[in-house]
Order: sequence, then C-alpha cells, then structure tokens
Amino acid sequence: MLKLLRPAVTRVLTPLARALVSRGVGPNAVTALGTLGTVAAALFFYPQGLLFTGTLVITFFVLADLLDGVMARMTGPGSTWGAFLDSTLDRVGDAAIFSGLAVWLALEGEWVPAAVALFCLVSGALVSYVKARAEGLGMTCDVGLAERPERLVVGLVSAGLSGLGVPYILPAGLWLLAAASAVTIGQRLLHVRRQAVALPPRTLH
Ligand SMILES: CCCCCCCC/C=C\CCCCCCCC(=O)OC[C@H](COP(=O)(O)OP(=O)(O)OC[C@H]1O[C@@H](n2ccc(N)nc2=O)[C@H](O)[C@@H]1O)OC(=O)CCCCCCC/C=C\CCCCCCCC
Ligand SMILES: O=P([O-])([O-])O[C@@H]1[C@@H](O)[C@H](O)[C@@H](O)[C@H](O)[C@@H]1O
Ligand SMILES: [Mg+2]
Ligand SMILES: [Mg+2]
Repeated sequence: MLKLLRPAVTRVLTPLARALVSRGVGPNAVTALGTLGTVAAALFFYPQGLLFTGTLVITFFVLADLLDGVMARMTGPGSTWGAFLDSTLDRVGDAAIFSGLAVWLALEGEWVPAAVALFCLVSGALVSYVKARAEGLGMTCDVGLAERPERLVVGLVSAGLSGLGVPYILPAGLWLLAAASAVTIGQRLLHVRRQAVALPPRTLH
C-alpha cells in the first residue's frame, strides 16, 4: 500500500540524490551507511528506553533505503550487487530495530511485549524470505498487507509515540504488526502456491 507513495518520495529525494551522485557518492555507500546508522541508533537508544530520540535518528537513517534506489536509478540500470546488498542489509537494520525494542521491554520486565517484538523480528524476516525464495525460483511475490514500509511505519510510529509518553501504544503497535505479518506470510504462501502448482515439475540434482 505505502509503495504507492514511492513516486512522490522519489521526487522529494531526487535533488539530494543528484547532489550526492555529482559528488561521487555511490548508492552502495548510502546503503551501507544507512544500515550502520540504523543499527547503531537502534542498539544504542532503544535499550536505554530513549524511544523518541531513537526513532527520530532511525527514521533519518532508514530513509537512506529510499535514497539508494533513487541514486541507483539515476546512475544507470542498477547493479546486481547493489540489489543484493540493499535487500540483505535491510534484514540487518530490521533485526536491530526489533531486537533493540525487545531488549528495552525485557529490561522493563514486560516479557509478553518483548516476546511479541521478537515475533515481529522473525515474522518480518520470514515475509521477506518467502518473497526472495519465490523470486529465486522464478515466480513473483509482490503482494501482502505488511510489506517493509508498512512494518517500519507501524513499528517506528508506535515506538516514537511511546517515547512521547502515550500509554500502551508500543505493545498495541507490536501486536498489530505481529498479526499483520502473520497475515502477510499467509497471503504470500497462497500467492506462491497458486503459481507453483501451474509450473512443470523441477529437475532435481
Ligand atoms: C531530506 C529528506 C526528506 C525526506 C522526505 C521523505 C519523507 C518520507 C517519510 C515517510 C515515508 C513513509 C512512506 C514510505 C513509502 C515507501 C515506498 C516504498 O515502496 O519504499 C520502499 C523502500 C525501499 O525499498 P527498496 O530498498 O527495495 O527500494 P529502492 O528504491 O532502494 O530500490 C531498490 C533497487 O535499486 C537498486 N539498487 C539499490 C541500492 C543499491 N545500493 N544499488 C542498487 O542498484 C536495485 O535495483 C534495487 O533492486 O522502503 C523502505 O523500506 C523504507 C521505508 C521508510 C519508512 C520510513 C518510516 C518512517 C515512518 C515514521 C517515523 C515516525 C517518526 C516520528 C515518530 C514520532 C511520532 C509522532
Ligand atoms: O518483502 P518485504 O520485506 O515486504 O519487502 C522487501 C524488502 O524488505 C527488501 O529489502 C527489498 O529488497 C524487496 O524488494 C522487498 O521490497
Ligand atoms: Mg533501497
Ligand atoms: Mg531496501
């Protein structure tokens, strides 16, 4: 759903992307720096309970994931290594965000929300894995309620609001995300199954 915003976000980020490219900065550097910043911020601020500051800093760095694609499209057709690096490092950033939240919740003795945060981490990774495996087998899997932008928006907004003192918002956001991720896994499995049953049998090696 949020991917509908991609053209608008691309327009906003284009001047920044052009400035970076003209200074010799490549998309892979932005991908790596965005992940480094996300991981450092999530593991530094969240476990201390600095949820609002952490969310602002993470949001800044996570937007690099949009910027790297704009830069790649600007500089050519995009590279296979860049596409691989982008998807792989996204998993690292997501893991840091949800484990940072889980550590904070566990330190507060909020064991159930901490477990839900870990479920969000694992189910989010599984959502992406199903798509990557389907694409590796020559199918498509561009469907689902909670794709990465939705997962990040729900996770970051609920963490940010919790940091501002809104009660119950973080557990509520995590439960919502856990349910939406589970539904998305189901939607993707069905989508892949429909394509897979129509394909000829695979030769096994
Ligand atoms: C000056 C900065 C201004 C910034 C303005 C922007 C404001 C936008 C704010 C929020 C937007 C939220 C909506 C986001 C819509 C996203 C649409 C979308 O589909 O995004 C997908 C992205 C990136 O996905 P991906 O990495 O797959 O795509 P790319 O475009 O990068 O392209 C990949 C291809 O490019 C090639 N390539 C890439 C890299 C590379 N090195 N080499 C390459 O060759 C290759 O071919 C690739 O295949 O989405 C994301 O996942 C990022 C989502 C960002 C979500 C932001 C969440 C923030 C939300 C809330 C925070 C609230 C904080 C405050 C809380 C307090 C509460 C009051
Ligand atoms: O599968 P999903 O996690 O919702 O979303 C995916 C991203 O997380 C991944 O990093 C990107 O490279 C894929 O193209 C896809 O958009
Ligand atoms: Mg990207
Ligand atoms: Mg990405």
